[in-house]
Amino acid sequence: MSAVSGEVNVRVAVRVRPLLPREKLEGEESCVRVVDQCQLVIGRERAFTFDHAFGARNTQQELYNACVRPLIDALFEGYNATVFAYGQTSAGKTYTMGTCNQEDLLPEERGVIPRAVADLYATVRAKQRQHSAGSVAGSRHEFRVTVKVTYIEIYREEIRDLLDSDRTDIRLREDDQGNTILCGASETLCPTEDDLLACLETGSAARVTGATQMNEASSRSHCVFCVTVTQEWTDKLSAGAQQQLQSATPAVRVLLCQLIRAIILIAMIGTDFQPVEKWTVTEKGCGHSCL
Ligand SMILES: Nc1ncnc2c1ncn2[C@@H]1O[C@H](COP(=O)(O)OP(=O)(O)OP(=O)(O)O)[C@@H](O)[C@H]1O
Repeated sequence: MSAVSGEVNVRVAVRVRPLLPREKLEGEESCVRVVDQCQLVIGRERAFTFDHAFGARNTQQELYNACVRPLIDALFEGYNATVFAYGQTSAGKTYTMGTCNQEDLLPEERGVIPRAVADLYATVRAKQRQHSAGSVAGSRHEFRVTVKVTYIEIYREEIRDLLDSDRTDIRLREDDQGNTILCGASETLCPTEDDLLACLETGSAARVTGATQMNEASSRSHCVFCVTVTQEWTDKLSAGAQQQLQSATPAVRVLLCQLIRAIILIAMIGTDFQPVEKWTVTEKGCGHSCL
């Protein structure tokens, strides 16, 4: 997040969901209070401070605006971003991230991923308009954006491609610089917002679910929704600008035809009854590369 706030690379938000109707019927009461925008209190006096604290009344929009919206702008400046939801079963990860069935939801209930997708394509459209208006004096720049998505889940020791079930040999490897690389997963090209949302929907429907004592429709896997955005500027220079370019230094020439590649990685962690030490794939994939 350094691109956004200029302060820190990782920011942590906590969200307290409202009690569910079933919990209210069973007479449960909340023992957690959000006391201001950054702090919550458990019981009477155990206070914890976060970068953001959201209570039962805070909306999806408020959470998105505070935690995720700035990352979309940073993405177009060439930064990578990760949004990572973590919590016990029924804490509200699926709801917050927006990987549940979207048809059942009111528009204001849409989660982080559909909102991020909408903002991403709105930014692309705005940039394309700006570039087709020939905003750079003496030249016309052609601006091209490519959006691709990979959607996988990690269930027990296996990585499954949620967008192409025929792919079975998906592996996590480490390159010579220590980066974690996902090999063998499909990358789907998404020219439009609807294409990307369709991938979110089909992939989410293919996830492993089951019932836990606290959540009837519990996601039993960890999942990673990864959107890669490539921006390209191709120069269509006027004769005058071409002449200028000939005499420009190599550094300026590079600036006039640049390519920025950025990636937004939205990850979600579920919980399962497996002992933690058995989740080696998960530890490597999420613990090292996402945070
Ligand atoms: N902020 C919220 N406002 C209203 N309802 C919510 C909120 N957060 C979660 N819920 C509801 O709580 C229930 C459990 O949430 P959810 O399925 O997102 O949990 P989860 O953390 O993904 O659980 P699991 O790890 O078992 O998959 C769902 O019925 C969901 O609609």
